[in-house]
Amino acid sequence: MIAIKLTNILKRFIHGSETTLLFKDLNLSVNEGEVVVISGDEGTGKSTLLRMIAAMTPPNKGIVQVFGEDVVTIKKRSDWRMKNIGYINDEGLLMPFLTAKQNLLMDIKEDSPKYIEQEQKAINILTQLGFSTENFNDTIEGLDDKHQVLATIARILMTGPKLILADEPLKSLQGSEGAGILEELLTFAKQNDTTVIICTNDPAIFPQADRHYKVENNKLIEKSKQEPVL
Ligand SMILES: Nc1ncnc2c1ncn2[C@@H]1O[C@H](COP(=O)(O)OP(=O)(O)OP(=O)(O)O)[C@@H](O)[C@H]1O
Repeated sequence: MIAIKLTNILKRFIHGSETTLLFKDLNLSVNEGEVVVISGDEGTGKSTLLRMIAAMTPPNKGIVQVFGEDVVTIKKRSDWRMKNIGYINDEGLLMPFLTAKQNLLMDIKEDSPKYIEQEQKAINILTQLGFSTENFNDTIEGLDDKHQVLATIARILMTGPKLILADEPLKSLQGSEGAGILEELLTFAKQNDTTVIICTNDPAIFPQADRHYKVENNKLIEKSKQEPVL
């Protein structure tokens, strides 16, 4: 089944008399369970592409479908995003005033018979990702960039969204720690048939994807997964 379908997308931003054209006649189809990496020069629109898929900015023309649904018709978009998308980005989609642990347990009531078991699961995931008891009880807005990304990844491992959108996921997770966490996330995605779209220019990530595209001339051009230099 097709998870993401972008058809004849035109996307531009207008600032006063200037127009920034990002995409023209862009098409993309991603199957459920596929991992796709998107690279491209600075400012070519990679983040905007993810934001269109997440129903955070509409295309000027064309159709964005996520799991068969035209995203412009989605009501209660933040609820839809919370339910379906694990979005790793700078803004973060977790509730900033809740703790990392509360963000993981948001969908389960404290008086539910499953709460204790789920709470233990949340603690295990956070601990495994390197959270100390102190910082899993800190609010998200009080965490550093690295722990904010880790908290988002923890929520993904906890709730298993159908789609993961990752915008430069290793920006604040350097070296072997970042590589290990990404590998864990992709293994989890493969086991759960989760669709993943990663925007990155890190060539070490390309071979881990099923397909690699680069934004060129306002479109997505398929590239080799071993593409050495951008
Ligand atoms: N909401 C917006 N309003 C106006 N212009 C915008 C908006 N969002 C993005 N842009 C412009 O669109 C262009 C592409 O931005 P975007 O962040 O999508 O690119 P990118 O490929 O992710 O870049 P980078 O690699 O620097 O993160 C930039 O010139 C940016 O200034």
